[in-house]
Amino acid sequence: MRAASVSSSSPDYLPRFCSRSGPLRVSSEHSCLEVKKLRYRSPGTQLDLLSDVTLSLPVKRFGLVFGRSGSGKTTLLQILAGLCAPTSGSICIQHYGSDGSPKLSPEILLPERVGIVFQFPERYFLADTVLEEVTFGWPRQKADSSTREQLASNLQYAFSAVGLHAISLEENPHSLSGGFKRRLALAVQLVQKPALLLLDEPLAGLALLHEKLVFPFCFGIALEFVQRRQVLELNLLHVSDWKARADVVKLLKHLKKELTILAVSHDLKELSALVDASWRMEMGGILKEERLTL
Ligand SMILES: Nc1ncnc2c1ncn2[C@@H]1O[C@H](COP(=O)(O)OP(=O)(O)OP(=O)(O)O)[C@@H](O)[C@H]1O
Repeated sequence: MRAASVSSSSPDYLPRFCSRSGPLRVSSEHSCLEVKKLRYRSPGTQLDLLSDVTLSLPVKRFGLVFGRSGSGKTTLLQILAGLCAPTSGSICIQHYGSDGSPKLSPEILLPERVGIVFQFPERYFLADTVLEEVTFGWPRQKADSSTREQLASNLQYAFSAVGLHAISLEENPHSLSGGFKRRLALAVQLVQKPALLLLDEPLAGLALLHEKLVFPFCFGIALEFVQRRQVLELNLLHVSDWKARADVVKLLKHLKKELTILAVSHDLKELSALVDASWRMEMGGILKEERLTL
């Protein structure tokens, strides 16, 4: 069951957040993603992969979960996305009034309102064109005109939100640069207008190049240009991927104005400027609120 035993009168529902710069300010009336006592034990085992995970993230904020490999971060995202059912616990959106008390009952967050971008999302591209990739899950039957208009408007919204409008819809997704593949993967989720966007290692696989290395790197390219022309193209692709890391961070900063985002990442330094709330996942799926100290 996705939601179990939710009590809106519980004092635990009063918001308490911290960020890099101290307590997180939220406007008097606000809503939060509330994850309460989420437990997950994979079927047929006696081992809890998530142990009473509880977190609150105000809407249109960026939350970050970090921690050691194998601690349960991806498992948490999979459960929030509805890919597997929790053993117990609840995932809701709670609205708060200006006095800070919960307004109405919490709203269960259904999986169809959650988007997830997996690690290395380009590996899961299925279509031969950008348009087919973005519309892959859409109804195949003839939709009525209002549905068609809605889908077209969602498509426009997604493409403009991720800055893909300059790309031809006929382009093969696999021929895009690393950064544009990430944009496309985000657009695939944004067309659904999710209430919550989950990102698993959003910068993974995009080449990391330190500024100090740029000069020797460019010198290397020039040298190779003299030796072998086609190697140049390969190296220029890496340069564009390096820029892509910064571009993806910039894009996420833009997206969080409109979206509630929860990311799992090891790239704490690069994402730190975006982070409003953060948690460390300890081995055994134990989540603890912790400020980033960089
Ligand atoms: N379907 C499954 N059945 C049993 N155990 C699983 C299953 N999926 C993951 N695990 C185990 O659950 C634990 C948490 O895995 P998870 O992938 O969530 O960790 P993680 O923190 O995301 O790691 P990483 O940073 O390496 O991605 C690991 O010990 C893993 O081996």
